[in-house]
Amino acid sequence: MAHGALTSLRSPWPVPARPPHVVIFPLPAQGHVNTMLRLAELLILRSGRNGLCVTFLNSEQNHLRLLSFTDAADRFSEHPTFCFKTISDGLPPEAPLSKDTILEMMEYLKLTARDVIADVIAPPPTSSSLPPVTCIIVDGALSFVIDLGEDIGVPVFVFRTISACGFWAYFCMPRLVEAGELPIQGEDDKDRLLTSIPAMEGFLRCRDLPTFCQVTDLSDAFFRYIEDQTIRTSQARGLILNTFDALEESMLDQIRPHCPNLYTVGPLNTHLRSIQLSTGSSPVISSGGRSSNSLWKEDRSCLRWLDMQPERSVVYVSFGSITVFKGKELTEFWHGLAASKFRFLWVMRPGSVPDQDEEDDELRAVTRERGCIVEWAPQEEVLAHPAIGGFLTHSGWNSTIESIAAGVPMVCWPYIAEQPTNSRFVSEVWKVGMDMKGSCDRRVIERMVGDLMTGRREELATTAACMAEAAAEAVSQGGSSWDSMNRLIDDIWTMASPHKRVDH
Ligand SMILES: O=c1ccn([C@@H]2O[C@H](COP(=O)(O)OP(=O)(O)O[C@H]3O[C@H](CO)[C@@H](O)[C@H](O)[C@H]3O)[C@@H](O)[C@H]2O)c(=O)[nH]1
Repeated sequence: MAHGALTSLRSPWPVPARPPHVVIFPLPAQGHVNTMLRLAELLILRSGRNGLCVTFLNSEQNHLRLLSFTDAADRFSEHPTFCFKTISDGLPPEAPLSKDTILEMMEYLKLTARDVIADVIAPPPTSSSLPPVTCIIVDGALSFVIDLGEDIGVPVFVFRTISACGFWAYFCMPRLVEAGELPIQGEDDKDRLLTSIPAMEGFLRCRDLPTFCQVTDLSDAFFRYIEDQTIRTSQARGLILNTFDALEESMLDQIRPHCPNLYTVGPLNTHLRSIQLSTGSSPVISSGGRSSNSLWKEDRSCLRWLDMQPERSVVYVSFGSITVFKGKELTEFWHGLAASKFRFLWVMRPGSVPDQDEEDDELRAVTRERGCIVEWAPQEEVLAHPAIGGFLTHSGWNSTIESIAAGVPMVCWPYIAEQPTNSRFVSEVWKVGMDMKGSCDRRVIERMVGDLMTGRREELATTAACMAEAAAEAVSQGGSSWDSMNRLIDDIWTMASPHKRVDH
């Protein structure tokens, strides 16, 4: 590690007799593991050299994939105060994640979490270099850990990997039920405007709610699970969000009375990168590369392909780690992109696409001419590439905030979870893109991609550039996310050595 560089990082926290030890417990899924690893690394780097320790709970399967496909092993070995601990996620090897398997995994973790936590907080053997556990930062999808923390006297912070608008929509589920706005009455009811989610009145329709809320039956297992886990957040020591104040101020104002200890530390990717650059924290970063927490092998050949394309000429197409195309959806996207006449870089994750059909030959010819298809891309680097002009996305929160941070406008085709809420905010509130919602029709795709790349190009690009600037400001020294991270580290430090609180 470049210690010389590290000493230049401001680290106002004193070296306590027993430095803080934070256990980080993500839901074992790509969009959760990568962002919570970023948080872990940021906590260590932002704390400077004063020894904050992190134990990261990683599922056995994800751990193998992370070590096989990324620089994580080298990168984290640079941090002597970081360690991985592997746990079981209860799923068969290689089981694809879907609504059903995620629920199964969450229920399994609910049953086993007590033993996992007991094991990790057990007093370390004298030979261990790790101090006792100070607090747990748990994924908001596993908020039941708050109760375990209370039982054993360890404070628990909740980290939600979703947007503040998505969180607030989930948080208002009981209000929606009480007001009779849920359940919805079927497909015909989806354009109804909702009135009982404060700060979203007037533009949020039933179809913009998280998919788990768009139920016709309130006894739906996922609906019940999410409602329960979200409400518990208020009992946590604090709520950490991967967003920034300037982006979601009105939502944060709504959340704060329910979760007063609110830490907005995003965009985590840019926040981490700026610290990595200033500390020269790993050989990959020092040589100009980017760190990766991918659970699939990144195909870097697409960067060479992008190098050969004109500036802002390529649509980046990626639907995240869970989306699976149904019926003719893939063909519609392909036809829409082909008809748009724009160049495209498309991530087709293994397992996300149906069997090839008879139209493939024609579409593959178009792809050879002006497309590039990979199974998994180095997304952060792709979004930062000058050849990218727009992003056709499923509106997963990581993709959305990464795109905002990179100043890339979007066309959104939300698929699951809080993605419909994110996409509504992209189009109606932040005005950095368009929302396809539900429709998967080649003509709509052709038209929206055309608007993205030409028709509305300048208007969207100007707004997106302003957003990216605000994001960069938030994570720079003295910015809102920078200060929030200071406050979080300070609060953790105080827990570890309550009599040594420092003002800075
Ligand atoms: O080729 C690719 C495609 C994706 N990514 C990365 O994978 C992550 C994907 O995360 P996200 O965009 O959030 O999509 P999902 O993994 O599908 O997201 C799940 O988790 C998110 C965070 O909780 C939720 O917002 C989504 O609704 C939920 O589906 C991002 O960091 C991307 O940069 C790559 O590195 N390469």
